[in-house]
Amino acid sequence: MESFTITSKKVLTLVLVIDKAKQMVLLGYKKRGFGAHLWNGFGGKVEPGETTREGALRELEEEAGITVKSEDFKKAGILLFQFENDPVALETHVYKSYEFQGQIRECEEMRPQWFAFANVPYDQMWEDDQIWLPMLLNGQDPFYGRIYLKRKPVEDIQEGETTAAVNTSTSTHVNHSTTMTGTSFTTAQPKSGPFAMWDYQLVHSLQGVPHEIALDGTIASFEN
Ligand SMILES: Nc1[nH]c(=O)nc2c1ncn2[C@H]1C[C@H](O)[C@@H](COP(=O)(O)OP(=O)(O)OP(=O)(O)O)O1
Repeated sequence: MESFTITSKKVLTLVLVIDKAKQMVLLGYKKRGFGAHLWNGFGGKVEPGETTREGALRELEEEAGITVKSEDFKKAGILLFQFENDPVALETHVYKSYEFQGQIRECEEMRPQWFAFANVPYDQMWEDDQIWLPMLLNGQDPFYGRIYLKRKPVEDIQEGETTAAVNTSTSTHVNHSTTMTGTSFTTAQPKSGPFAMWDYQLVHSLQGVPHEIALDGTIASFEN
């Protein structure tokens, strides 16, 4: 049986920069690391002593070369990513901005590119993005989403930039005592992502901005 019980969380950030006049969003093609070969917003782990806002601004600068003024930087919500049989959830704080300063540039980790709202490459993004990104682009934030993901069996993974397909005995996201036992898995990162969305709960247009999520998955506090 799959389990989605969590005992701890890692705090991450995700930033979407939007050109409202042109109806375009800036995404980055992730060249390595978690979610490699997928288009996504910019972000990563929050460092000790940093607020999520500071961490998000730092990652945006590191990964896309641009800065955003504090007053333009808005919290759009929180997404709690939970992985099957993995007790560590990813509490991802999502930010958006309609303004930015500086020159967009590629770095070792990310290749930035603008996409028209109508041409967002959802088939080359995390599967959950098609649920919540349209809401962010349509201004239906703040939101809170709980996303449940399962590792895909190899046969369900599309042809893509699969490199090093290996058995998951090294993966932290697979427990071989699951119903998937006996199937071969991969840690490679195909175009559509190595995880399938199993279920989700999402509330949008919230009155307040979520600040922290409790281990039972409820919103622990809202921002002042
Ligand atoms: N299901 C999901 N949907 C999504 O849209 N973004 C996700 C996601 N799961 C994780 N992310 C984002 C959150 C965060 O911005 C990023 C992963 O964080 P990191 O960039 O820190 O990972 P890395 O393994 O590359 O670590 P670093 O060594 O810190 O670069 O992926």
